[in-house]
Amino acid sequence: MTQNAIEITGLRKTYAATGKSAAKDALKGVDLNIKRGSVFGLLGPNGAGKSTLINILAGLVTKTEGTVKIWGFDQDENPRQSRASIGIMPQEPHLDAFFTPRGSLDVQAGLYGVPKSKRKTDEILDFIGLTDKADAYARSLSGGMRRRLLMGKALVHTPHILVLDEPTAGVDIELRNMLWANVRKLNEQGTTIILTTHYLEEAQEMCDEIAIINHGDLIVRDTTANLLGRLDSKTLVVRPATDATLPALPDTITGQIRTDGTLAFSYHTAQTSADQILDILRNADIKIADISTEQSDLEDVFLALTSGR
Ligand SMILES: Nc1ncnc2c1ncn2[C@@H]1O[C@H](COP(=O)(O)OP(=O)(O)OP(=O)(O)O)[C@@H](O)[C@H]1O
Repeated sequence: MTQNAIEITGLRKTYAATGKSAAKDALKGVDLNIKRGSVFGLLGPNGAGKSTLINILAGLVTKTEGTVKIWGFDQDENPRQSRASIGIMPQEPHLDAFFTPRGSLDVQAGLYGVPKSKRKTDEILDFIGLTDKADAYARSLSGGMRRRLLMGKALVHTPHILVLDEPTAGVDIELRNMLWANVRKLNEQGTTIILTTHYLEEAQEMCDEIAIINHGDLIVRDTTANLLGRLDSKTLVVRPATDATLPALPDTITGQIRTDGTLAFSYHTAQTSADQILDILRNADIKIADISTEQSDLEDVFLALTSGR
């Protein structure tokens, strides 16, 4: 039995031309395996093809070419089992205004063929913090409550894999924390999580592996730790004891005086050590009042990989 939650091979999607726009290759042959039990981040600039990929997993968009296996089930050969293995929390809250959260969860469970005796409606309502609102009409729910209900709906059939498409776009900090706490709990219980987010800090914090898509191509896939290591650039920030100018620097070090008077030195750890910079400062007679380092973050990696492509 495969150890992968998702296996995607040669996935292509071309949206047909319409009267106004030309045909669009949204995915240009993507190969991607996602391990069981991971929290996987799918990143990319606007229009990169992330939603297309997620909608193909969800069975909402028909692929043009390629194979998709979900929990080992080929989407074309075993559509029922592959659909049963995955739950999707979509970006937009499309909720029927006249359903209550309890009603919505029941209808969704019905759609997935979950027998009444196996439904976990109360447990899910508690998990998403909507027990109090269980019987209120959806139209009376706040935006945050609707998002939580979307998460609940994605869980009615206890899927092995939960996909969250931009779950925290435009939500307040309290809701964001709650959603992430829920994601962590589900992952601890064994659910594989796949998410897209525009917040790179969030991806850095939540995901153990990351893939970056750009213009329909998968340009990188690695562990978050390796991705962060890729740039291997560091910045040493020195607050001089008295006003100081930049000392002469070798080509391998870039220096900058920041507006707060600190001196920032960027370098690649493979070429330069912090010690070398401190020696340069000592030789230039610059006394140090304080010192700190800044590591590159996912944002730097992302920009380095996607800019100019
Ligand atoms: N139904 C559609 N018909 C035609 N073109 C489409 C359709 N859906 C998406 N596209 C195009 O396919 C490309 C990929 O879009 P997609 O929505 O997958 O990107 P994305 O990475 O999810 O972007 P965002 O972060 O903005 O949601 C874009 O150029 C988009 O305009």
